[in-house]
Amino acid sequence: MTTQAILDAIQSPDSTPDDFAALPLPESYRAITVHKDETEMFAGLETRDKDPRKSIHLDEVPLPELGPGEALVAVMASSVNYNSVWTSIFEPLSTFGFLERYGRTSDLAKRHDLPYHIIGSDLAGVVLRTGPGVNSWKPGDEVVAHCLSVELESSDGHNDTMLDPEQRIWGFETNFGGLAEVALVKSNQLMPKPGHLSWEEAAAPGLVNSTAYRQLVSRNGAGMKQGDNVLIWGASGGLGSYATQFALAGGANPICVVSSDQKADICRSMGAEAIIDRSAEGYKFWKDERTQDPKEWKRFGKRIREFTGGEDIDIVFEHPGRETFGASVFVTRKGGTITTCASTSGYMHEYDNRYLWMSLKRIIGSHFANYREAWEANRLIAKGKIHPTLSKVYSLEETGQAAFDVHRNLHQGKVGVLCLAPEEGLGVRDEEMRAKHIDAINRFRNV
Ligand SMILES: C/C=C/C(=O)SCCNC(=O)CCNC(=O)[C@H](O)C(C)(C)COP(=O)(O)OP(=O)(O)OC[C@H]1O[C@@H](n2cnc3c(N)ncnc32)[C@H](O)[C@@H]1OP(=O)(O)O
Ligand SMILES: NC(=O)C1=CN([C@@H]2O[C@H](COP(=O)(O)OP(=O)(O)OC[C@H]3O[C@@H](n4cnc5c(N)ncnc54)[C@H](OP(=O)(O)O)[C@@H]3O)[C@@H](O)[C@H]2O)C=CC1
Repeated sequence: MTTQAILDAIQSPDSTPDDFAALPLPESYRAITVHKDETEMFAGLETRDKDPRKSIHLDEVPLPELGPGEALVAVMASSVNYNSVWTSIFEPLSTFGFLERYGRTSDLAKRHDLPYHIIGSDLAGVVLRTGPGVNSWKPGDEVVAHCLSVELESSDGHNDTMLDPEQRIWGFETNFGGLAEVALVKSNQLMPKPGHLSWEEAAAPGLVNSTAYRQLVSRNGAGMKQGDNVLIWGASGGLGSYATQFALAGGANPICVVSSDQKADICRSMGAEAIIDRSAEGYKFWKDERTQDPKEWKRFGKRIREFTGGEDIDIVFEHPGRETFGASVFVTRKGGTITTCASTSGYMHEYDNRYLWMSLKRIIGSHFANYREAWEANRLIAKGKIHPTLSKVYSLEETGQAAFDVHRNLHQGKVGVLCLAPEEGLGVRDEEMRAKHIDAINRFRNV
């Protein structure tokens, strides 16, 4: 049995759930992996020089055993997230440590501790099989999957599933991720695929959209409200392109930071008016590796005030980290919020704490999204309130190049990967709704 028969079933309009349930499962499938015996391959190199094209492999791997509460999904398309870049350059640490630790937790979790790591934290596809105890999903269901994997055996996570002590990001801290022809997920990760989107469009928002939703909109994050001035770093990037949409849709006032004319144009086309080109304006928040330059924070803050009529920032949507954090804390208004989910440029942040405590500002750490937040974020996509920001689509074979583009900041919005889907544009079930939103859906394409 090969994955071709699965693809044929997915592409046939006559296939029924029984047909999918009767499909024999393949013994193996193609998957994007990194290898445990290569974790030292970039030792001594600068982060920038670690090349994902060298560490990312396309391998034939055996199908994992299906456990209780789980689903095997035929993956039509996936997307590249920055966590896969981190995995592929083995920074800040090798993800094999996560797999070993998970493997020690139970006999079933041992499956994840392998000498290869199948990566990827997004998917759009079709359910092939469900494990014991799964009743809400069945073979043939068209789905997307969010990347929150939790055990929920401790009460710590019962109010907010992100607080589960066994919280993991699927395809980063677990194995059998989405950059593959088949993926293994917990069934609670599954959500309905928005019918107006193609497979690759539906696979694009998941991780970043859910993260931006919690970080900016949810009460667990910044709890953005109408009229808030929201400073968005990387406003046309993966996270930023959704944060910008949430700010605009929620009646806030995004101040978008980007690094080129082209990216400024994309933000403008989303409806943003206040755009700062950090390259053109040449901000240098660090004089040297150890010393920041408060004069540059002030120059940046003055520029923001020009856009806001003199107001300062209510919420900073932070993720660049070390390079920008001092400026982010400075430009936040009295009582305002800096919400951070990452440290792309370095995780040892420095800021002047006098500006934090004297002005009663708050720093909020945010990470992915809980079950409910991920569901709500996907619902907004399904209702056409928020749109995918897919710019370019690669084949599974080209995933290394796709990850290289993201690592080197050569991309716009989100980069997609076709897994089983033989071409782009397949899987649309609601043409009428698609037609209504087609310009927004295509906004990032081929720019
Ligand atoms: C959705 C997409 C998301 C993204 O893209 S995010 C960006 C990508 N992700 C990352 O870059 C994050 C990668 N992860 C990490 O870097 C690491 O994952 C962490 C730094 C977050 C944690 O490091 P660790 O080594 O896993 O944990 P420890 O807490 O540093 O070490 C564990 C040991 O430290 C002990 N410990 C923990 N807290 C305390 C405490 N408060 N007092 C004393 N000891 C403590 C534990 O018990 C344990 O000990 P024992 O090793 O002996 O078992
Ligand atoms: N904790 C969580 O749940 C999540 C964390 N992340 C993390 O967030 C980070 C960003 O992810 P994502 O948005 O998908 O990545 P992208 O690369 O798609 O976008 C990030 C954007 O940030 C801007 N940027 C990069 N470096 C700097 C810098 N030094 N100073 C200012 N701006 C910078 C760039 O935009 P420009 O050049 O136009 O300014 C870039 O396009 C990653 O580290 C990722 O691992 C992502 C998702 C979830």
